[in-house]
Amino acid sequence: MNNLATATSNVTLDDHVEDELAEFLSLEKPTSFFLFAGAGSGKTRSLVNALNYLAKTYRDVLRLRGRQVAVITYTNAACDEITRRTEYDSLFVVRTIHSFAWLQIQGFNTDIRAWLKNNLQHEIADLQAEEAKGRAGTKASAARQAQIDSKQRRLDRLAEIRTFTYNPTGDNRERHALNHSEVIKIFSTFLFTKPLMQRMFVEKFPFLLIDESQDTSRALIDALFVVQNAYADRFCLGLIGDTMQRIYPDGKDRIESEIPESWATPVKKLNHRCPQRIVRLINQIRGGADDHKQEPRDDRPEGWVRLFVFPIDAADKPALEQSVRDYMMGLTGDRDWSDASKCKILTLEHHMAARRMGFLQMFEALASVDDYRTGFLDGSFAPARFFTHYVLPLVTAQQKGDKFAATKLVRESSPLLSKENLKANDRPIAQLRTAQAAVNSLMTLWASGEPTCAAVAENIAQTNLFAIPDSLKAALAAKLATPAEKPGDEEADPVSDQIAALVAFLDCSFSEIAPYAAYVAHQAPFDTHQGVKGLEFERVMVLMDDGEARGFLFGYDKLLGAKAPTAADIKNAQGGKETSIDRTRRLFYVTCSRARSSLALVAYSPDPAAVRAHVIANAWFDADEVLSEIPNYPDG
Ligand SMILES: Nc1ncnc2c1ncn2[C@@H]1O[C@H](COP(=O)(O)OP(=O)(O)OP(=O)(O)O)[C@@H](O)[C@H]1O
Repeated sequence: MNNLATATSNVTLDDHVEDELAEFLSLEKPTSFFLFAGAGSGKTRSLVNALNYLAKTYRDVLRLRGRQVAVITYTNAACDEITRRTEYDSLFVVRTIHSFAWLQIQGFNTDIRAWLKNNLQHEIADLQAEEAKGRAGTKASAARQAQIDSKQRRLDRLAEIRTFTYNPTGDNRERHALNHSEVIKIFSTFLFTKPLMQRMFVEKFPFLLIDESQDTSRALIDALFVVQNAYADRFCLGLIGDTMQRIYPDGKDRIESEIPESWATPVKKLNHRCPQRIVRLINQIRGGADDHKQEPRDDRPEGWVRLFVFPIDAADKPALEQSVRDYMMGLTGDRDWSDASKCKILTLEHHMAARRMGFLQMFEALASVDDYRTGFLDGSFAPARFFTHYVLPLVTAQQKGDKFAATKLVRESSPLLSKENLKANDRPIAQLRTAQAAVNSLMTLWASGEPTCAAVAENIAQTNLFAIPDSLKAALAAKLATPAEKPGDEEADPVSDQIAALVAFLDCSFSEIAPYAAYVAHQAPFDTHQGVKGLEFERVMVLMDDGEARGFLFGYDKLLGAKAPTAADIKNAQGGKETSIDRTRRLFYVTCSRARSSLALVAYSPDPAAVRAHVIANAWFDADEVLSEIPNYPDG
């Protein structure tokens, strides 16, 4: 009986892929590849197996020539996991993209200086050209002048900088530091344009494996394609990914279709994580986008999915969601469903979290700008970090009377107490007093209620308590500038979308900073797809509320059939461009595929009946899996 079960089991379905990878990972005859691997297909295991294979086969030859195997992962957590599972083997360099890029360019100070000089000159020239075209005396002009000034200052000091620095997990606000996007741009440009750099790179790393390649910076992937093409016989580039799980705008759109013909494209078909029912659901979801279908492991249980569709204006949504969890407990017999802290509650987008937690205005200001969105949502956006990492901890310490914490923060972060400043001043005590006066001045803003972010930034700009990021300075300049006197000038020369977003951010109350900080630190009761990338949970609840999202970037009402696609959606789809339905489908796929046992989806819709009809007609759900009210479950 056992033998029969083993003989018919599909659990070894993908084992051949590991053998194929071993063939591609050849030092003598490398074959670059794109490993297509959907949700829960065991990418980490394949990656670790590939690394172990390389160590076993080539350790000595690689060592002899000081060569290593490189791996780029998306998160620090993934890096740690792979490093641990390969037992901290120094043959492997496992890094996130920023850390890896820096490792390659660090020390090339002359080249970095030349790149920065050229880049700053271009940026200044562009701003000057805009200024010449624009109108003098406008807010836009004030913002441009501020940007030109800070870029010019950086340009003037460039020659003095001997050694550039960078910290992949820090703020990089020192004069000699590069910022996050510069590091990726510099590395990509060097790889693209410097044959010597290409040669050195390939010599050092004959094998480079990239996990989550669908979300890896487009510029870097393009540069690596060039390197691979030039050194196809000496360099093996292995991309691992799933196009359906691309969730960041920086990733390469349709990476799968750009894979060169000479590459191998192995596919993993098995889903090790999800139960049968959930695999069928995610297959249906992705069916609208491509033809990849997964198979569930036949030793996995059936599992549960339920879709609850409630009216958009339902009263007391949190209570309704608790009754959904209670219902799921009755349905599945899993008592942990009734305890919210033991369920993974996900939202498809951040709008809902922002509204429920209290940072909606800040969210609407910043998340609407493409260039800002990723950084804003992962907490790395400099203007937001200025408030969350410097101002907020100081204000909180002051309000709690925690002098020690407040002093430590100012000592470590204030330019007023920087080494340079203290050295240049023969009376350090006076400098300390100046810093204390700056803190006192800041705190007076709370005397009459919560100040705006603008009031806080303006106060700090005057006292120099903390360094203000350049972009925020430019926005502050625009905000404080008196509007142009000549009628029509402001309309004819409006501020850029970026500056407008930052000005709207400055208009927010400072009280929005604390909930935002908690959210990006994952201290919220719910998480989003970004926060759960690569993770898995027993019971998953997905909340969808277009009313709260205001249809801004996503549209599950469209995905779920309650609303027709807009004319813009149809035009984009016809032009081969991404639509909000495509984006939503991917987020839906990522969130649903996190579940190991059971999945409850809760959608608030203007037309619950249409959603119900649509999802049943499209065979996403059976009729008895879609509920519009919560029945009394026998054991509920
Ligand atoms: N060959 C295997 N046999 C048994 N379990 C496996 C196998 N490969 C992976 N798993 C398990 O399946 C689950 C999913 O694996 P993993 O997290 O590596 O998937 P993934 O491909 O990274 O998924 P995703 O892209 O959805 O994050 C994990 O619990 C892992 O331990």
